[in-house]
Amino acid sequence: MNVSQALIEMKNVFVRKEDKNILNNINLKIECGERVAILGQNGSGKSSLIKTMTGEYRCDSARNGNVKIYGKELWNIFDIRKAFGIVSNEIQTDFRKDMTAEDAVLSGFFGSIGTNRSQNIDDNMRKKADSALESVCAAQLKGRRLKTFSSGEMRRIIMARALVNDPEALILDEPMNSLDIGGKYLVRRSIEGLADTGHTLIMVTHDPADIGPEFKRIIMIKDGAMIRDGGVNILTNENLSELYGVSVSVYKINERIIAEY
Ligand SMILES: Nc1ncnc2c1ncn2[C@@H]1O[C@H](COP(=O)(O)OP(=O)(O)OP(=O)(O)O)[C@@H](O)[C@H]1O
Repeated sequence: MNVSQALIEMKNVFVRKEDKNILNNINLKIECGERVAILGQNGSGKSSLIKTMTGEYRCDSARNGNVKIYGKELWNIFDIRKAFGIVSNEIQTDFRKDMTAEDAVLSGFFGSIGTNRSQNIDDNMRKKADSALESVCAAQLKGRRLKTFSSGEMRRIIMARALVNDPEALILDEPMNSLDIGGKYLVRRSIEGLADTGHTLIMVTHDPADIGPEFKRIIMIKDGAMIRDGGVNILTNENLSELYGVSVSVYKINERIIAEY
């Protein structure tokens, strides 16, 4: 891998599903170490953008589009695991509730949902799983079964699972979704901690309040297209009204932007 290249570069990316363009001419470069929030309303194409970055969705080659990771257009599953750790609700809901947090985290080494006997789990992997759990303040949850967890605890287990391969970037798809205030607080602290340790962060959200001060770049996406790309200063009444299609007013509390209609 050539780490002097951008982590991800997308050029002329169109993605079609069921005769509909769900991504429209995405041109985007994300460098290692950036913290980027991708903001848009429900159905705007945020998750599709992530799935295209990580190879789950392919761009329309007829449009000469391409997605490069570290400057390479062709990559395999191991390149992807080294580049990205993914935290999403889709992954979270796939887990069997009777497995332990440790097994859920260890399964990140294999890209599987839980572990099985044919997988060789060594002491080094267990140590890495322990430190991943520590980095999201969840070391004490290691031996507990998933069915005993709140949504916020479960979200942090999935974050630890995403960290075990030491990925360059953590991709967080709606990490605050369905969490109560306490759960949001702990997930936010974990995200801040990951930013402090230098991880590249790419977070998808529909709510500007989720965007902490560690996110220096914001990309607004609407109808599958990027409509703005800039610093926190782009979170204005005008831009957010255009993004959500209703009149929006923004105000600030503790460095967070709250948007209300
Ligand atoms: N595999 C697919 N097949 C058909 N349509 C799809 C597929 N994936 C996404 N879409 C459509 O693309 C559009 C964007 O979906 P996407 O999930 O990317 O939006 P989103 O911004 O992440 O939404 P949300 O905030 O609700 O999760 C939606 O209209 C969705 O139905």
